[in-house]
Amino acid sequence: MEKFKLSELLEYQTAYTQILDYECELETILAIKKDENWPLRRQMSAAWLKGLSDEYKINLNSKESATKKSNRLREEGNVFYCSKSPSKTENMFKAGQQYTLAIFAAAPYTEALALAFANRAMVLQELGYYRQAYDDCICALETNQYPMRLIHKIKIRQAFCVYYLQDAKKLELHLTELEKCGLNESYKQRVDELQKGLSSIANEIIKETQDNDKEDMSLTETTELVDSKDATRGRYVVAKRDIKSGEIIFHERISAFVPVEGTQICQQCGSVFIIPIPCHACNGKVIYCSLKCREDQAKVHQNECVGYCLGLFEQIGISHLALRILLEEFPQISPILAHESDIKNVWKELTTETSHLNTKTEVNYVKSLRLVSHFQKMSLSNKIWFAVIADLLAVYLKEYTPFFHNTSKSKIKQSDWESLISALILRHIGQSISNAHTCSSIAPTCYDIRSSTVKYGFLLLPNMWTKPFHLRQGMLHVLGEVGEVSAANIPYLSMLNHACNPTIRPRFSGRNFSALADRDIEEGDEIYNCYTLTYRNSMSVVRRDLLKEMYHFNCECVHCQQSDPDAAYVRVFFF
Ligand SMILES: C[S@@+](CC[C@H](N)C(=O)[O-])C[C@H]1O[C@@H](n2cnc3c(N)ncnc32)[C@H](O)[C@@H]1O
Repeated sequence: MEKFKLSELLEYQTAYTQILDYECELETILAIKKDENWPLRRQMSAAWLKGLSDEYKINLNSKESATKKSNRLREEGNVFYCSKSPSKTENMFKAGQQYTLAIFAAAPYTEALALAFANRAMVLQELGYYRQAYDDCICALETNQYPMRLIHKIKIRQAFCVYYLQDAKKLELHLTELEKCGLNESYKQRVDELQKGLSSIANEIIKETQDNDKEDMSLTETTELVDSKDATRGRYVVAKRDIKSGEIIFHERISAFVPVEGTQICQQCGSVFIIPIPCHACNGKVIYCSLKCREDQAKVHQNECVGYCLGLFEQIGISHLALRILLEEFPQISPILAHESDIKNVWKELTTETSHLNTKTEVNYVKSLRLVSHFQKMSLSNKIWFAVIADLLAVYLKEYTPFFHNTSKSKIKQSDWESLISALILRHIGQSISNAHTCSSIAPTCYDIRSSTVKYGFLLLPNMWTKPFHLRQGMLHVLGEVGEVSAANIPYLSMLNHACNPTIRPRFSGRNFSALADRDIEEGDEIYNCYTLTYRNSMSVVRRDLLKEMYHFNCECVHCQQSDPDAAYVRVFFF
């Protein structure tokens, strides 16, 4: 089949699909499936995906060439590791970078990969990144190709790392393993030292506290949600008490996010400052900052890994976030749906505000399902366009992932499941258009966060550190560049209406969002976000058009109602 772009496929499918204009996503999906030419168009979607898959297989590097490249990069790392000039620490960072590149280059389950991880662990341990070094040892071992003759080396490394991490339980375990290894005198001495160390560690597991483990501050501690009953203005958020400027109004965990194309961030916690652990099954297109994050994201990634290999997500824009919302959150409710057999009832349950499910506020997915969408206001051709993408993603999930494996046990027919899932993706697409947020992060100046040249991760940039975690004096300014790193679903933040002079200052930290008060707020005041540019950096006419086009309302905020709403902008930018 001739190779064609996704946009061409969508154009063709949209032009040849004729349906009535429906207000609801499920009806739209069911209508396009009733069309007599539908089976043929479905085949086209499946063939298009197969084309991507065939192309991927053709371009796949051979195991031999991957091993050759990885070994070469590791040897380059070894040269830095052994060299003492100009500075040992700097060479250590450079070795760490080369070993990371060797990890990315290696094929899965090979000795080259095992050695690349083991060598990086050695450098990370010396640099003081003990948690990361420990993870690398596990990565080396899980290849099942780490040479048995070197096993004592990696075991002692693990033992030293957990000693520095003050984890008595793990240290005990590794010391027992080492006893069985038949060690020479020098290793025996090291084990003795560690045995002594063991008795000095408090007998508790010290949990590394990460910013991302922070408890969610109750969203409704300082604010409450009000329903204006006005179809456009909808729900909004007000202060429940006086809030001081700079105070945190609320914290919220980002429910789902996708990195902006090419951005090197952990796909689970959103951290930028990491030493990456790549997923080898998708050639390192997805990275994590730790094995814990890899494990926590596994259920989502098993349904995306092939899509990353095929380059599918690069082509579907905001629909990737819609798919991610579904993959992250739908499993929370699938057991609740087990007793249902009619998808129209299921749909009602999922989308009606007064349904039984919607009262379960402890189920996070409910918050996403309740987000506003202007699907009804989309043109019919846009509805069909997005419906075709949603259906294509259902085909992808069915043909290339285990997503539908569990659904076979329910009372809903398999074909109905597909329609339901397409309809949910379609709903999340509409919601993401009106609610998605772009998250930003600080990154070192001069290093493009989207560039593969920093594949080895910011923590291995030598010129920032004197030693790990000690920022070199006078280097704070190099951390001065803020860039957009991901598109995210943040349901409570999405309840805030827009004003061109917003009340909140957003702060992103990995997967945590905090809304800070930009000025003193009085009890009962509405709390506003800004969806576009603020009055300080744009003309009102520009904002008005954007808000109308994207969010379907006319801005009548306090600032825009002033006699000269552009005075501040003109003052700053023209004089
Ligand atoms: C992100 S949602 C905000 C929460 C929304 N009010 C709700 O009920 O879910 C964006 C939508 O809220 C409405 N909206 C937001 N700010 C508004 C404003 N200043 N005036 C009128 N409607 C507004 C528009 O319908 C817009 O598309």
